[in-house]
Amino acid sequence: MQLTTRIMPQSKRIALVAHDPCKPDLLNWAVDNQMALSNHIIYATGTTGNLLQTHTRLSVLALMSGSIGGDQQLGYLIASGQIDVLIFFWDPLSAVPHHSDVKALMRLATAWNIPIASNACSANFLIHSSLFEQALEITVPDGDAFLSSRVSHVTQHGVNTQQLL
Ligand SMILES: O=C(CO)COP(=O)(O)O
Repeated sequence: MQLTTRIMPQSKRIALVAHDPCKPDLLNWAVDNQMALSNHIIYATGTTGNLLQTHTRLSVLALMSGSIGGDQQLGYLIASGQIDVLIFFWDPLSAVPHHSDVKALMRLATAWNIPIASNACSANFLIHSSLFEQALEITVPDGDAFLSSRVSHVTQHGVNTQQLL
């Protein structure tokens, strides 16, 4: 895949998400790191975001609840370069009905080369990294080049575009 770069700003756009059994852990982590988080822009899925608004002094942009679209809203924001860090405390011990949305969110975060933390320890490593407080250039997929190469591949490999009309 062809790649390009984008600048991750000094003030990061951070997505905070937690499955229900992990919400207390995420809330405790957010309270412990409130000072550091307040320098950044916080997004969250709906329930997680409302709990963060109640239990911290952080300003939080709460999206839809994860299971009815919030995970996918975050996926869109990641793919459009509007989220820089994903902190997602997902539950390794129980299945959720919206597993496909969770998988898609993790997949897009990986594809778009943003850091992901899945528990308090990895979130601590992330937030205490010197990179966290500085602007940096990251490599990302080149969406326009990807689309052009897909169109020419499909055209060259015998798809009868007349049938598509
Ligand atoms: O389900 C979630 C992530 O998959 C989280 O959504 P809520 O924050 O609305 O509970």
